[in-house]
Amino acid sequence: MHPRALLEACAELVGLVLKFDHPADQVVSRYFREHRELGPRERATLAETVYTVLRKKLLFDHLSPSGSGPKERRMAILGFHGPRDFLKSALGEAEKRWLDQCDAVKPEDLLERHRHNLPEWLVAPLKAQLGEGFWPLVQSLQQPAPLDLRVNALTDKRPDVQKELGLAGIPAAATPFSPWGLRVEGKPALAKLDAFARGAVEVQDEGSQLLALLLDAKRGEMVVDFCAGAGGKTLAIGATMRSTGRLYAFDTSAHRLDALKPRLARSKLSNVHPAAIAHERDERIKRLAGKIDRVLVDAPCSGLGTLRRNPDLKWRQSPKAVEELAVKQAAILQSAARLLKPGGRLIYATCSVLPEENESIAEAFSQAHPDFEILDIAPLLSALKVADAETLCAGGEAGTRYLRLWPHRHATDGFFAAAWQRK
Ligand SMILES: C[S@@+](CC[C@H](N)C(=O)[O-])C[C@H]1O[C@@H](n2cnc3c(N)ncnc32)[C@H](O)[C@@H]1O
Repeated sequence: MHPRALLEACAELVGLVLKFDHPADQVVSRYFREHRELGPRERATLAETVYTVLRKKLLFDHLSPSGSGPKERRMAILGFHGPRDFLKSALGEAEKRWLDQCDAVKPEDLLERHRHNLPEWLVAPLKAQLGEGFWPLVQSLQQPAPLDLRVNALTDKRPDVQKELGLAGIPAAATPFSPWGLRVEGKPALAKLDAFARGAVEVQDEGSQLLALLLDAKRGEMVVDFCAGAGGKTLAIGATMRSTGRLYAFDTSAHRLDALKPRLARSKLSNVHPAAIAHERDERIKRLAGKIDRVLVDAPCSGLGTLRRNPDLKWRQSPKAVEELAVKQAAILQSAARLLKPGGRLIYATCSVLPEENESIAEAFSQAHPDFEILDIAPLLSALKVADAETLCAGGEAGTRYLRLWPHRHATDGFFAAAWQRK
């Protein structure tokens, strides 16, 4: 594709994404479906350009007014993913001069907001939690997330799959914390791999793997994945149960559960029972009350721990949306807890970095439910042979630690988890 046409396409896609009427990944996928003529390299340029614009939106909003032409073109030029000389061959003389001026701006001459590129309402809670760690977090949010795979523990061993991927020209390293994880370099086409087709691997962030591990579901148990979605964690849990017992995958979205079906077929699991529920107080939940050994509540959340993958979320979320989510999260946790039998384990998890969706929900639940004993996450993870478990945790009430994963510290998405045992 000619550089000029590619830049035009980037500008068009940037314009569509910046409407913020749909999630960026959906807008990008739709654009690709409607433009079948685009090759893999062009798609990569388009996607990375759009994501860079989303990641650095405040900076680009600040730099773009000094340029000329449509705003989406100026934003696409600033975020263009590719060699500078390739980009410049698509630009007019005035645009080239403007780009040089923008490139010459020194970070130390910029306002703080143009360096962190975060909405103000997010800055205060992040600084309060991280202190000096705020800027390393900002740095990590400007990078794409690594590609992590989870090896299916039911069918395969991690070193074997690692070797197999290496032979297929895909170098992969064992993840430091999850016993099932492989971190792959670049973005190889996985769908064509035999390991993927036969269900030996699934794409899953190492942090998500740790949440499933934390549930520690055993052979023959009755287990509920309350907010199963497309079943990322369901599949990992089913494998720890060695495909025995009963694993219910509940979700209010039948559409999301549908996406679990092909993954389930590949996984070779036969213990998973997906079921769409109307809401968290559904009849089905009432019937199972007091009968379940382990419940995972992977709650609907703001997703603000996943900004490396979904940078549009920082512009699409709002304090009001977070407030509404917190009400929902508390209601789901309370209903899900009724499922547990005495001695059973409850895990509440989010991919948010905001205390309102995390510690606040966990602490309110603990206070209202004296029959649930909060568990310290660090020894649970150590018992599961996770290395350096303390470094993955942060203090909660009375010294009890929660799981607290951060992109800049653990190279995972931002995750939270609390664990309780029903007395
Ligand atoms: C964080 S996502 C789950 C991701 C999934 N566990 C995975 O690993 O791929 C949260 C899910 O909660 C579901 N959800 C929303 N409200 C719910 C409710 N009241 N009861 C059960 N699930 C709900 C959403 O449809 C969404 O799929």
